[in-house]
Amino acid sequence: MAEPLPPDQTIVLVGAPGAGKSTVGVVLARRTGCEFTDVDAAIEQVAGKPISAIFLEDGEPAFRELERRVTLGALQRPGVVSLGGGAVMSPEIRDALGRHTVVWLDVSAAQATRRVGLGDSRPLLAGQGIHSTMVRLLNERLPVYEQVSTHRVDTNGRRPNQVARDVMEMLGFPAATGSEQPDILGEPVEGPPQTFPEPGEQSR
Ligand SMILES: Nc1ncnc2c1ncn2[C@@H]1O[C@H](COP(=O)(O)OP(=O)(O)O)[C@@H](O)[C@H]1O
Ligand SMILES: O=C(O)C1=C[C@@H](OP(=O)(O)O)[C@@H](O)[C@H](O)C1
Ligand SMILES: [Mg+2]
Repeated sequence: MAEPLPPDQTIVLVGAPGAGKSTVGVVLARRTGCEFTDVDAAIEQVAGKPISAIFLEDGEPAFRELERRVTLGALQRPGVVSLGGGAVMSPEIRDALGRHTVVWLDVSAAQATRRVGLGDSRPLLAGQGIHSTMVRLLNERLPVYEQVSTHRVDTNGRRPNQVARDVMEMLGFPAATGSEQPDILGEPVEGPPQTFPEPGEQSR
């Protein structure tokens, strides 16, 4: 494990669905030895049902209100906090982010679309045209991710462990020594940083 996170620090991960916020957040928390909060998981706990059911049964406005409350609560605790992709559209959440280290995990629409695939766990992307929905979401949100973040890490073609390493390096944590845990997606992580080919990628 690298240097522990200072006890009062909160590192917040923002970015599009499929950027890897939930996946990388787990690795970062493990490596910095701090608490991890995935706000989507916390929302599901509070609601007692999956996010897809909240959207379906209660509607998006009810989800956003719950998201606002749970996110503002999570931002008061130290550790690594992974937000939902749309949380930054709330002015109150943007305001709260102003007090923290906010890392934007950047991803192209093409790669995000491939990563989230056809699963039904992201209701905003369900139905037809996942890629065009992703392009629209990114068009709306990229300026906001840029505005709220203190740091940006390009995740395109990078494995989650590499992204976590990039984040830690950027935040000034000492480089990890010794052998690392296996890659969270099951890939070996030894050796120099490499790019992870995600074929067909041309542009955002
Ligand atoms: N850097 C990456 N490279 C390839 N696949 C990734 C990467 N980061 C995450 N994934 C995969 O993409 C999907 C979405 O990741 P997730 O962490 O849930 O993203 P987010 O929380 O930002 O929506 C998961 O299946 C995850 O395993
Ligand atoms: O982009 C969005 O508006 C959403 C992203 C999801 O989180 P991830 O970004 O972790 O997929 C989840 O909060 C919800 O489905 C809405
Ligand atoms: Mg997530």
